[in-house]
Amino acid sequence: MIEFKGVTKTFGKTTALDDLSLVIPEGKIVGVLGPNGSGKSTLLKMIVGLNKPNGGEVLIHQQKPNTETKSHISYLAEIDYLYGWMTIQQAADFIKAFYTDWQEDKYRDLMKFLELQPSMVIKKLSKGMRAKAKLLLSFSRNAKLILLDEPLSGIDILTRDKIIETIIKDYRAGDQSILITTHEIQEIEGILDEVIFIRQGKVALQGNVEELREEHQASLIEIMKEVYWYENIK
Ligand SMILES: Nc1ncnc2c1ncn2[C@@H]1O[C@H](COP(=O)(O)OP(=O)(O)OP(=O)(O)O)[C@@H](O)[C@H]1O
Repeated sequence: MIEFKGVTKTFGKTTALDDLSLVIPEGKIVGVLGPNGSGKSTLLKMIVGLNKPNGGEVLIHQQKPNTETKSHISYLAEIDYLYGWMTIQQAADFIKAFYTDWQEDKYRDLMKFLELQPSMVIKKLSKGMRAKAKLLLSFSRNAKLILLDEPLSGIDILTRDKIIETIIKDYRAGDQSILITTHEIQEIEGILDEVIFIRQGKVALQGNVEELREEHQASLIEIMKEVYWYENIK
C-alpha cells in the first residue's frame, strides 16, 4: 500500500502537490489522470523518491522511499532516459547490472511480441519503437510496482494498442501494482481497476472504475469532463 499523507511539493513559486492525501491500493492497475500540470508526474516521482516532499510524507509499506523500496519499483519516465548510442541489448545489460529481478525469459518473449531486435540502436528507433523499447525494459523486471508515466504519449493508435496489450499481457492481478499516467483515457479505460483524478495538486476524485461508471452512469471520459468542467471556462 502506498500512502500520501498531506504531501506538498513546490518548485519555486509553483505548487505541484498541495497537501495531497491518498491511499493507493495494491494489486491493481490504477490510472492517475488529470490535465497538463496537475501534478501526475510529480506524484509518481515522489513514489520513486526522485522528488522529496516539502511537507507531509509518502509511505510505501510504511517506509519512506529508500533503496529497499526502490528495488521493487520499475519506473518508466516520461522523458527519454535511454542512452541513444546503446543498442537495446546494451540498455538491457545496463539495467540488469542494477536490479536482481531481471527476467531473461520475459525479456526475450516481450522482444518478439513487440517486434524489436536486441541489436537495434536506440537513437535510430522511431518514437513508437522507442516507447516500445522503454516498455520492454520496464516489464522485463519482476517488479512489484510498475510506474508508467505517459507510456502512450505521441504514439500512433496501432502501437498504442500493442503497448496496452503489453501492459496486461503477464499482469499478475493481486500481486503486482501498476500506476499509469496518461491523457489517452479512452484507450486505457478498459484495463483500469481504479482511477485517481488529480486537480491542481490535489485529489479531485478517486474510486473503482466500475463503481464510478455505475454511480455516474457515464464513461470515464464523461466523468472526467464533470470533474474538470470548470477548467474549460477559466
Ligand atoms: N523540476 C521542476 N521544476 C520546476 N517546476 C516543475 C518541475 N516539475 C514539475 N514542475 C511543475 O509542477 C507542476 C506539476 O507538474 P507535473 O509534471 O507533475 O504535471 P503533470 O500532471 O504530470 O503534467 P503533464 O500532463 O503535462 O505531464 C507544473 O506546473 C510543472 O511546471
